[in-house]
Amino acid sequence: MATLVLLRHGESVWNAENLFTGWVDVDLSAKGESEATRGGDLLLDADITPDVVHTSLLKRAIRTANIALDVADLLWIPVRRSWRLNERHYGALQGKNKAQTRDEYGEDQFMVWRRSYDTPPPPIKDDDPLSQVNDLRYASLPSELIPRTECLADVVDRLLPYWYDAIVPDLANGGTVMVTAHGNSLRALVKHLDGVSDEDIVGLNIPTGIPLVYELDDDFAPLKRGGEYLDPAAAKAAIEAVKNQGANKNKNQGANKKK
Ligand SMILES: O=C(O)[C@@H](CO)OP(=O)(O)O
Repeated sequence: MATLVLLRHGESVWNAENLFTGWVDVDLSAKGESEATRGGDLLLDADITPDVVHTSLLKRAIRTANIALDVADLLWIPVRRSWRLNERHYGALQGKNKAQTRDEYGEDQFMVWRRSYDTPPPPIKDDDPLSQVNDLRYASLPSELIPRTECLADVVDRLLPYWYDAIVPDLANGGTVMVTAHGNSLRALVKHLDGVSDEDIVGLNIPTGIPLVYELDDDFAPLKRGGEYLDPAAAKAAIEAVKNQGANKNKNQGANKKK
């Protein structure tokens, strides 16, 4: 048996401003730092001690892992990072305000881009300042592997090789593995773990900064479908807030805001 801890990064500056983020490397907000600290406290309270941590290549996930592990005095554990844990690439929507996008294109199109399983947003152009094609951290990747946009099905496809090749071997050692990543890369992982259908994954949201713990059997399948949030009440409220993004704040901010 092994334990898998999934932790979505704390609130980012662009989460707070209600902007589509994707592969843009924005930092945590002050609230996001507090959420990461609370995530560490929750791990301590539950007596969960990760043996290894996996993160994406984006600083909001890296800093969340560091803050949470620091609280638990576990900054020293081995760490592995991969672009395969990155947030879903949001294509040409990166940097756009969610509420404005919904107003401009309508609720149906907005939700198709945001949550449909297999329809990606329009691709970002390579010369767009918010494109990642010239980002140093992806320099060793063949250009065709760097996304210009992704739907959740694309994220499942690029995440699963990392699950099988990097995370499962750590779980097979019988330890506790923490994966600190993003709303949509964790939705992709949960879809795989819980066998969520393409239809039902549309309604699944992951809150920031609250550890979600899965006990896994010898085949790395969950003993309990859906796992357990370490603070279920806070998770429930935060899941509703993620669901409602686009419907509320910052309607007057400029769309296509640059970093
Ligand atoms: O903007 C993003 O990259 C993601 C996560 O913050 O947003 P959403 O929840 O709308 O997919």
